[in-house]
Amino acid sequence: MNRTFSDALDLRITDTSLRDGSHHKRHQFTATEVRDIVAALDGAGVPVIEVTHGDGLGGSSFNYGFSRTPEQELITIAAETAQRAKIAVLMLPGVGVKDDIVVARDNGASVCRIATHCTEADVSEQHFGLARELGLETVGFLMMAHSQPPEVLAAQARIMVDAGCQCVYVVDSAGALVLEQVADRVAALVAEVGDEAQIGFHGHENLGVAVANSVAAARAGAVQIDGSARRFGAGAGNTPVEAFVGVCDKLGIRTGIDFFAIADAAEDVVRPAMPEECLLDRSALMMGYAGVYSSFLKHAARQAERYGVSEAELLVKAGERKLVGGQEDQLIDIALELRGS
Ligand SMILES: CC[C@H](O)CC(=O)C(=O)O
Ligand SMILES: [Mn+2]
Repeated sequence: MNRTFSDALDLRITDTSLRDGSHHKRHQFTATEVRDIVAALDGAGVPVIEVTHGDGLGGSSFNYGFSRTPEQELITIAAETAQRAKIAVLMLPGVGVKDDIVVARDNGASVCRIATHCTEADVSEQHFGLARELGLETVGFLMMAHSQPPEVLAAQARIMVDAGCQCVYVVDSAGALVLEQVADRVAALVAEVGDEAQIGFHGHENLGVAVANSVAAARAGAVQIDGSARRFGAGAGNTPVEAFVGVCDKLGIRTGIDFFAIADAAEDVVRPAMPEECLLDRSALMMGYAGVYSSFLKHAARQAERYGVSEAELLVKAGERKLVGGQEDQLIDIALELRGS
């Protein structure tokens, strides 16, 4: 197994509350919130903190929602605040452009995470090349990983690794995977690229099993795991970092994060920045069950209210259509269909 980045630890955890949580907060982070959250996470020993618009670099737009504070400003603040943690950014080719990566690097980001739908890894090739040229550590995100079998994901991981990706993530964007389904996917990636790259797992809580899924991923060979303090993420939120660290402590898995400090950070610093808790309510549950992109939740809530239809039904229909990121506008279509007009 390739352990280039985390020799002293069993797992390297990336906290994504300042990126995935951006969906839940409708991209309204302030500079002060980012400074305080980075300081608290860094103080607790979180090794990597992701800071970007929820939809990645360049996401601030009419389609995805405008950021309150420009993301590059937030990246700069995060990099200036962190004493030990690396600052990561996410980019979806097409939403962001290559220049955004250059600017993020200049502003202090050192990990570049490039996300594609899990059958479209080829669109990331030039971005991995650029990120490596810039001296950035690279991570690839195979999103909506529930929608494809292990062997398809493994072939896509191979494309990313050949392009310069140093760690490929199985990304359970919809929170639709359960236990062995995670392990089988991680194991397939380990078999395909494990000699050259690390494997990671990014979970969502829509079926209530994100911590268990993350343990299953680690047992299958994943060495990088994502989570968010207080689950601050899209849908029902991400794997709660504080709970996952506690579980790892009990299992003897070393994360380097202080359980008591991360519990305090989640409660005292992250929770006050959240508009409300990330709930495992009916809509989130439907997303996990139907396999809908977690970041559709807020868009679905808006369209359900606007067109007077059931949010849960809207999400189930979105699952039937197998919508992917970028197709948020189709929720309007479905809402009109449900309304019968
Ligand atoms: C829109 C990007 C997306 O939020 C990335 C991610 O975290 C996921 O697919 O779960
Ligand atoms: Mn996510």
